[in-house]
Amino acid sequence: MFIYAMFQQYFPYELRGHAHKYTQKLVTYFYPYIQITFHELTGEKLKRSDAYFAIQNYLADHTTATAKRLKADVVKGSKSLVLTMDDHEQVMEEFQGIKIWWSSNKNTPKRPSFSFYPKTEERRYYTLTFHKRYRDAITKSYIDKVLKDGKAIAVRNRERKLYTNNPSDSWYEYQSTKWSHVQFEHPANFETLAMAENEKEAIKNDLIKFSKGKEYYTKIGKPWKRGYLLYGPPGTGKSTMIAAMANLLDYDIYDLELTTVKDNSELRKLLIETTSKSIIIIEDIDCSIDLTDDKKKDPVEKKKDEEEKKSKKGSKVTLSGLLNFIDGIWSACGGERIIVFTTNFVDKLDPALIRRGRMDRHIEMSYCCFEAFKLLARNYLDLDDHELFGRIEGLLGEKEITPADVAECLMPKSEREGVESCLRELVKVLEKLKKKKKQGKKKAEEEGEVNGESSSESGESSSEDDEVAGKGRKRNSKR
Ligand SMILES: Nc1ncnc2c1ncn2[C@@H]1O[C@H](COP(=O)(O)OP(=O)(O)OP(=O)(O)O)[C@@H](O)[C@H]1O
Ligand SMILES: [Mg+2]
Repeated sequence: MFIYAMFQQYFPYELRGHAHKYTQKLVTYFYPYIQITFHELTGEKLKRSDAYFAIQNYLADHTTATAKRLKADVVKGSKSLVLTMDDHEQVMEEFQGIKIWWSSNKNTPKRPSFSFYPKTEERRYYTLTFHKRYRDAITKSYIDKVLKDGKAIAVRNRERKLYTNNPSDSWYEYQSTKWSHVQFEHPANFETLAMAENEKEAIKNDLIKFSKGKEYYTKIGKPWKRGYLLYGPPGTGKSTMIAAMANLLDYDIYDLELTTVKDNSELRKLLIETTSKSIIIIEDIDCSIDLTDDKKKDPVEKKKDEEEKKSKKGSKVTLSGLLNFIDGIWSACGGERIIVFTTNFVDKLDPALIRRGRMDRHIEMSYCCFEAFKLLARNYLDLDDHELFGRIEGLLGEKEITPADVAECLMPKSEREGVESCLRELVKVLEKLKKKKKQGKKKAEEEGEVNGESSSESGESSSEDDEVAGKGRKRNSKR
């Protein structure tokens, strides 16, 4: 190593080219060490190497304690400042008792060349040096470990993103313009999500099992992905649950707006551009596009639909296209992906779309039970018990109110508003709902007597109910 360094330092540059070939042979003959270099830019198009990036993260994590000269950098996509070894710095580490040296180097071309991007002229690379006796251990295990750990560190440090798809008119062939993103910073988590505790635990365990299940999925020969269907009335926490899932697993979110996707092939292109460790969501799937199976439609209706689609510029994504998106051969690329559909009307969905295996888990997000109320009270008011709790428990059993509406009551409207007045507000709303329900029932019974049927069993709330439980308006508009 010493001879090589001497050669680099003292031999005249002009003669180095000729002499290099022979001295290299000589040096390697006596030199008992092996060197492997990992360049930052590789290939003809000089793409940034994944291996270099992984090594950079690995070294930033493992060697900053020993390196004497460090470089602080804001790495694109990373949420914090990254400290790495400075140029021409060397560190040593041990792997299974083997000494390994890592050095960080850069080449700057001597002859000036014209370029619009002067920075790209600097070529950085890491050199890994070890004794040739350990060739197998290093090439077969150590490098794998470094790359794997480096990638895991990158995932841990990365800034999480919330993506949404762009209309295809703005896609460019040579750029990733299919999705645009912002930083994902939703505060939702499972601790603050109000729902039955055992159900919540089951979902959490399911998600964690999935995220650790790489070997299992390989063993059973299934692509590493899982589908969740979240259904329930508006304001029951479906979107909040998705954010909590992403925060629990540290995944990115791809919010797919189906109405802007022109056809099945565009859908496939979008899918290919998603990365692993992500949740792909399609909200309100029943309203997004017409997803009824074409084969089931009668010919007249089918023709009418086709003409409508031709005349409008709307989405031509079909049910079979979407099924392909979820579990076609392309869906396996990337792996470690969760697909979530949300809907307010689960009955409107084609059974093929939500059968087990596609949507592996169906989760009903329901009205607020007493257990969920207690969690909201703890979150919003720091309250574990109160004399009004008994009354609220009774009223919650009788009337359906969404967690969103309960949460709204529990949020103090002014600084002077205390715990008691928030709870009283909730009691008032619940009692009002109870009264309206009674009136609605009576009215329905009277109408039923006239029409010979009863509509009170439909479970729909009256329009006045909706006014109290403010989300009702949205429920109607979503149909
Ligand atoms: N289960 C819940 N736990 C805690 N907060 C909730 C819950 N459900 C609703 N909320 C509160 O209500 C607001 C609205 O909820 P969210 O948007 O998740 O409902 P949704 O089911 O997605 O409704 P929609 O069907 O209209 O999309 C949230 O911001 C959250 O503060
Ligand atoms: Mg929602």
